[in-house]
Amino acid sequence: MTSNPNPQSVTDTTARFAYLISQISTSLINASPDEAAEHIEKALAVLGHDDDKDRCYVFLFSDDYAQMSNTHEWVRSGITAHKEDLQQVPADAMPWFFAHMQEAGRVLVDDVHTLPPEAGGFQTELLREKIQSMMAVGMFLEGRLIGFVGCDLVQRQRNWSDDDVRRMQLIADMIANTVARHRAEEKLQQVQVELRAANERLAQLANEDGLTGLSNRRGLDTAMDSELRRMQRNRQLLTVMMVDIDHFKELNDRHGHMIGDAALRGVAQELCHVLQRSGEVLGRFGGDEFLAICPQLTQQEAEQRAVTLMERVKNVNTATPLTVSIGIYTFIPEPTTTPDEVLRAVDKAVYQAKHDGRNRFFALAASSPTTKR
Ligand SMILES: Nc1nc2c(ncn2[C@@H]2O[C@H](COP(=O)(O)OP(=O)(O)OP(=O)(O)O)[C@@H](O)[C@H]2O)c(=O)[nH]1
Repeated sequence: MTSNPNPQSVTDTTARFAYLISQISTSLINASPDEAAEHIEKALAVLGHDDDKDRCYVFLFSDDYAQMSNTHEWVRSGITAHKEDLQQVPADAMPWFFAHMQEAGRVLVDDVHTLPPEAGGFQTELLREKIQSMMAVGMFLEGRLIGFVGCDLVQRQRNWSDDDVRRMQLIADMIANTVARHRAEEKLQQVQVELRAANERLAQLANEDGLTGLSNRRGLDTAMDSELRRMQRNRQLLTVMMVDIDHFKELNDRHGHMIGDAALRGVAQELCHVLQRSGEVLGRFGGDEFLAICPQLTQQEAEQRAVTLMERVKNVNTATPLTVSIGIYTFIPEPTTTPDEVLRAVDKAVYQAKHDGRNRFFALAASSPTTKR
């Protein structure tokens, strides 16, 4: 304990400390998470300048107390900094210090040479840093020790008083509150990022067909609306193709729904190979029907793609060889063209391909003669 100061110096010390605390708390309260490190180090500097400490620091323990790291440090000019070499310090290196912090929530060293023999590793570290006296007080978060704030005296020795400890504890509490606030804010930000990703995924799932991973009817409707408007504005060609598996009911009835599902997935995969170029939207329209919305694709190009698709579908690995019938409708949308009209036209083209014997395409153009194969 230090000797009792005279009344005048008590007033001076109290006033000085009150000023110090107000400086530190203002700085910490105003700190945003990005500025936290800077403000905690500023607080340590204020603490260090008060009655000439040589080094002030914050350490945080790992959750299992197996190690600790120096996260913030202030050093007086001419004093060696040690933050870099005090990262992930294992508890095994100084068990006495770790045990004392956990049990008493503080470690006070008036004179490094009077430490007990059990404090061997800790004493070696203090001597390495040329420390004569040091004090560390715990930072607690919801009653749990998360780290400590401490200070070293290198150039002189000091017997710490109860007042010294109380003051340091006040500052440790303020820094712990700042750490807690920033951890909560970081967690909140992380939750927000995860929520955003989950919402995006949900929106994606709402437009996705669960079996094939292609767009579902809802996704197709949205794409049809926007492509109709876009192509109408640009006065450009839009081709819509409907692909329908032939005799799919028979495949289901004879070989079961699992084989039917595998066939749907296989056809979807081939459709992706042949039809899904940049800007094209491909989806499962329903049952065994698929729809492709292809901006700026000419009828001739669409017919070539239909031929390729029919060839590839034959190789889809199912119990019986698959074939498809394809309807093609190519047109430049008018301001009055509706999605229903387009779907009716392409449906008519598929119907014609089925009627003509299946395993073929039928192309319908708004302003040119129809072709078939
Ligand atoms: N395995 C499976 N079958 C489905 C699914 N959705 C619809 N179906 C079946 O698809 C079949 C479609 O049959 P139809 O519309 O008669 O067509 P089809 O037998 O291919 O006849 P055509 O088109 O005239 O050649 C029905 O038996 C439906 O039960 C699905 O998700 N999985």
